[in-house]
Amino acid sequence: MNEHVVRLEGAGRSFGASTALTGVDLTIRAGERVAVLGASGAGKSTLLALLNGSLQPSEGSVELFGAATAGLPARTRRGLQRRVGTVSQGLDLIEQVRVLHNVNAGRLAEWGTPRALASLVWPHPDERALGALEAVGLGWAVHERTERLSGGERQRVAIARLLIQRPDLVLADEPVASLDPTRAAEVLGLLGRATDSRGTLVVTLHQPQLARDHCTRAIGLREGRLVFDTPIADLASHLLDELYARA
Ligand SMILES: Nc1ncnc2c1ncn2[C@@H]1O[C@H](COP(=O)(O)OP(=O)(O)OP(=O)(O)O)[C@@H](O)[C@H]1O
Repeated sequence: MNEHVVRLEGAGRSFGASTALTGVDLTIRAGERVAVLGASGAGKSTLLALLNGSLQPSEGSVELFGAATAGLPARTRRGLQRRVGTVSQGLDLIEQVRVLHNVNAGRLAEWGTPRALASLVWPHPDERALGALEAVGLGWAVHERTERLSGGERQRVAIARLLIQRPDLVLADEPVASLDPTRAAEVLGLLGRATDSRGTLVVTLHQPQLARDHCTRAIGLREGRLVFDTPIADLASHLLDELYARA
């Protein structure tokens, strides 16, 4: 349980003259479920992009599974990224294809190109794909076109894609922003299942209560800086008041 999944030292990222994140020191160990809290524009998505290696830090260092993400050969970096499953705000689903194809996209790294292409021509839902869809309550939708599903159902397709990938680290950027409270709790429960006991979850949230119900630790970002890092039991309301207070 003590393996460092993520380690940031003085990490930050600027875009031109604008600083999205700066001076972040953060270590996340296997099995932790970390809620990232902060007002809009605080740097939450930028932090997740540094964590999955899709953005490089412009200051400090970011290590994933013990290897710095900067300066790695592309192949090694892809190898690390295979261990990371991301649900982005836009979900990154291909709308025009069947649900099955979007779920199987979670296996592309495992399959390689020839098998992935074959599966596009001869879609065959095997037990793993069906199991992942049934786990999110969408067994019936395996052959539906993705664009015909509701927003909440599409969100669950993205989670089935994670379940099939079996990543060691799940990063979810506001996965429940557009959902009602019951669905939100359900989706966070599913994300918990995508990260089994050896897995690790980092999730950005706007509702602190969901963090209390589903996470083991909370970090707060304000104007690009880490302003608290606390076990979930110690997430006091004054920390939240300061986090969301207007400057
Ligand atoms: N690619 C980019 N180019 C320029 N500025 C960017 C870029 N990405 C983020 N920023 C800026 O960095 C800051 C932090 O953005 P970020 O998206 O990380 O915030 P956030 O906390 O995720 O916000 P939200 O809750 O609204 O999604 C913002 O001021 C944003 O405008």
